[in-house]
Amino acid sequence: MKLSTIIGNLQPKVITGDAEIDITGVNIDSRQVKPGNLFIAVKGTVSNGHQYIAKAVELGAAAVLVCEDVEVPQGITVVRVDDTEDATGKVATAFYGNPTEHIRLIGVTGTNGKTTIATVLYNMFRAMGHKCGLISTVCNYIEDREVPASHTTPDPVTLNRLLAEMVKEGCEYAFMECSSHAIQQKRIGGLKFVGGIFTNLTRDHLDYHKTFENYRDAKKAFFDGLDKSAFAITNADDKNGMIMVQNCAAKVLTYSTRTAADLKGKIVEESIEGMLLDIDGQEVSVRFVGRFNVYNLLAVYGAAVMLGKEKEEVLRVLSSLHPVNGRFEAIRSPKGFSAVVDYAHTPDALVNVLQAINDIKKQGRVITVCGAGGNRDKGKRPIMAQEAAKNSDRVIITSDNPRFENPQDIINDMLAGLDEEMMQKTISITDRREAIRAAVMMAQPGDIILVAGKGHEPYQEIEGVKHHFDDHEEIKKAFGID
Ligand SMILES: CC(=O)N[C@H]1[C@@H](OP(=O)(O)OP(=O)(O)OC[C@H]2O[C@@H](n3ccc(=O)[nH]c3=O)[C@H](O)[C@@H]2O)O[C@H](CO)[C@@H](O)[C@@H]1O[C@H](C)C(=O)N[C@@H](C)C(=O)N[C@H](CCC(=O)O)C(=O)O
Ligand SMILES: Nc1ncnc2c1ncn2[C@@H]1O[C@H](COP(=O)(O)OP(=O)(O)OP(=O)(O)O)[C@@H](O)[C@H]1O
Repeated sequence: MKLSTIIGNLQPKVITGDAEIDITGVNIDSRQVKPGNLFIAVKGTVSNGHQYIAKAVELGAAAVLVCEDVEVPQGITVVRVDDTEDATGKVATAFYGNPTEHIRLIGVTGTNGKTTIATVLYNMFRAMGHKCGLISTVCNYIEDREVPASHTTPDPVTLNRLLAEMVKEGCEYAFMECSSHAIQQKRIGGLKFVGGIFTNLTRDHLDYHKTFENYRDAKKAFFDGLDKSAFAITNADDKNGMIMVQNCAAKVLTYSTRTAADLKGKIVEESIEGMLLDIDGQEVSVRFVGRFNVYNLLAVYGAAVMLGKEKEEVLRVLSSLHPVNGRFEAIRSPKGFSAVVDYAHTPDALVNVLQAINDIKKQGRVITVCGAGGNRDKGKRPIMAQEAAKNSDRVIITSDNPRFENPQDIINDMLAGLDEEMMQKTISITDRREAIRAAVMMAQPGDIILVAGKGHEPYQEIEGVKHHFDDHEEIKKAFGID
């Protein structure tokens, strides 16, 4: 494709050199550059892409896109814009043939529930006979082809390439998670969304955003970017739900379990196997558990209806769907107790999942195994331990991706949040395998063990290496049902 076509929608820009050269690909990482590529120099949080231009040219870059005064070897076309971070999405989408002109893209944002909602929508629309794509933390899918995910929301080049592949495969819909990092870093720039969904907003990622207001504003920017042909579905029960859609051009639909809203839902009955729900005045039984999933399913229902589906069909398909990998997955022990694997790794998610467990528990105790990630928001550590202790009968604090931190230091940060009474029901076991085994040894018929934090992740990340570790496997081994 001609460079002039790829940069056609960038304004203002200054071009030095030949803009009619053919470009073989666009790249933001010098290490990945191939001959004939356009290398985009982005100022990052760790380093500055402008310092890698020589490397990119050495590997064959034919042109560079910059936003700073830099030395560029002779014969290389230079395009200068005000902000390369902003330009990357526009360039990537132009290079990949504007994929969102050909596929209906729906974005989901919020602290918790993004993976669940995006995945359930993907499963639902496939069950309705549509070809679909999914971009999510767990994995990306083009129909049923897996494309491993390194990010919740990939960088603009990877993202547009994925969407273009979906278009090529004939996908009609793409459901994607939009993380606050991605919105802030304009990874979704240049994409056209037909709809957006807001789940909820609680403390998270303050290591990156610094303040809760910055975090909220990043999420809101997604809704500010929707146009009037799109829909915006928001959670009226969340403090920030209506703020998200303030001044939003899109058609707004609200959902709630307790206040006036366009879509209402409530639990009629629930067990560890599922719930009977009242959604929009109609009863439907689902295999999902927990009050938080009522919100997720209301958002899914609202989106499907906004996308033109009949309400009856949506509810029928909803009742046939299975929970998402690592999200409230129950495993039964032959000895009469159960374990739940859940990805809850924020204080709020932990409270929600523990409330759901306490709601369905008929007798017995709740035993929680949880930790907190290394090199991430330290402020949430004591709060997570407190919430675990407040909502459980026994707690085992353990490791959860210590990364480059000493696991015992993280555990100590968590234990520091506990008062004497909470300490009495809490022990710490650094080795996660041993922690799970200890919980199973403690369990008696009727008890529910929550193993929180890792969900679908099949690894423990220690000093930059991901070692295989799967909570499901460890629970089954300890249950003797391996
Ligand atoms: C903090 C953060 O979000 N960082 C992201 C950011 O990297 P950065 O700004 O640090 O980049 P950098 O290392 O300073 O490099 C600057 C530029 O130079 C380029 N470079 C760098 C080195 C080199 O040799 N050559 C080269 O060209 C880089 O490609 C980049 O364009 O831009 C990169 C390209 O898009 C991302 O890969 C990277 O994600 C890092 C790896 C990351 O871990 N991000 C996490 C926190 C994240 O984004 N998480 C959210 C989900 C959060 C959640 O909900 O749990 C996500 O969407 O995944
Ligand atoms: N609507 C919700 N409200 C609160 N908690 C939720 C909600 N949905 C899911 N959770 C909890 O949060 C955990 C993560 O859910 P999910 O993966 O769907 O969220 P996410 O937004 O994709 O998270 P992440 O960005 O960290 O991957 C679940 O395991 C569950 O404990």
